[in-house]
Amino acid sequence: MVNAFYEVHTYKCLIVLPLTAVYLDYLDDYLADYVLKIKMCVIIYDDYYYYYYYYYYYSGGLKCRSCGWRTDVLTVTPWLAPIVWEGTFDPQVIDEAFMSQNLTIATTVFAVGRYTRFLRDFLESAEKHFMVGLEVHYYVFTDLPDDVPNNVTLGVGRLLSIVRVPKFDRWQEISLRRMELIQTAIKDHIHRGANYIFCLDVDMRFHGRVGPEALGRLVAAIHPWFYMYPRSQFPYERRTVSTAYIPLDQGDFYYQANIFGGALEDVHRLTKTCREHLEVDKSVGVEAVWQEESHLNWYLLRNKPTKLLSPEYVWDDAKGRDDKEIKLVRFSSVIKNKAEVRENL
Ligand SMILES: CC(=O)N[C@H]1[C@@H](OP(=O)(O)OP(=O)(O)OC[C@H]2O[C@@H](n3ccc(=O)[nH]c3=O)[C@H](O)[C@@H]2O)O[C@H](CO)[C@H](O)[C@@H]1O
Ligand SMILES: [Mn+2]
Repeated sequence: MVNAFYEVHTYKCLIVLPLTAVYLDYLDDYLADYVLKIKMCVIIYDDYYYYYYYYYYYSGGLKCRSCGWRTDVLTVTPWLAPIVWEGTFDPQVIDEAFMSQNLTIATTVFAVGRYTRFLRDFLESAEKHFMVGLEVHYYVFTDLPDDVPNNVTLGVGRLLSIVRVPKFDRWQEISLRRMELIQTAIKDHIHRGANYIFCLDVDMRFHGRVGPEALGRLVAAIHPWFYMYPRSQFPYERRTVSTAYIPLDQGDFYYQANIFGGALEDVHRLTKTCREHLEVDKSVGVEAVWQEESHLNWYLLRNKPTKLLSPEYVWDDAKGRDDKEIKLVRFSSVIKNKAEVRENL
């Protein structure tokens, strides 16, 4: 039954059990007994639902910090990348560890055409909650520099640059071309002035802390609409003709493209690969089902992120606030009138 046994620094020890053939009803008894005997943390997953049917036990005597704090959600991936949820980290410890490092976080945000209307709320809320205390360099990509609000007060060490970009005819094209434009921007200038980069949608607002706990070499966020679905129901690209194709029996998580980031080199490689794949698809007249998000998901299946952000970091206002796992919404898509803001439907 026990097929893996790891020493992990935050846990005393950890066991991963595949449960494909076992009924979950029997698990409680089995585990309670097992855990009490050997006093350890246990993570169970089955190959199909592993991030959903996730049980996480610890013995009374062994309440290490991480496992003592959250027992209801998956906090580490099968490849041992942390998944950041409220209650899995100590903001004070994180801040102390990062504040002295003089880090600059490049932050790209596109506001093309009518999407410039989202910039003010985005920037004002970012100044309250995003990487507070660190140096942040916003790169606003827009075709309408005059529409970028010039009276948002930025904190000390925080800068905003405007990068002029063309407007494409379709919203899908505007969205997917970001991969190419970010890749070029990293290569041409961002790489000299930043340690990390985050790439964000603009139709979003910060509501809570998004701090250095979110930093890592390659970081992606779990889509708020799909975290409880089995992989076969993820909206990956399913047509073999696209380079973003993922078969039904593959996949770890469904990531949302509204926020991803990491070290400059890693994000450069990601955007370059996605851009190349988008171009190959285009040359045969294919556009992946969710444009650059489909390619991002393909890339992250083969290049595992080193840190995952829970849906707290990419919520959707249209989803309300009732999900019991979500203790805090940090960053969320605002409800938009698509017919009003997009170039096409
Ligand atoms: C629920 C849903 O439908 N989600 C999909 C939709 O996300 P979204 O509805 O979040 O896409 P979106 O309209 O926000 O576009 C993505 C981003 O591109 C920029 N932008 C887009 C259009 C425009 O005219 N001007 C502009 O600046 C802007 O930064 C925006 O935040 O589309 C994405 C990109 O294809 C992904 O496929 C998402 O999964
Ligand atoms: Mn969006």
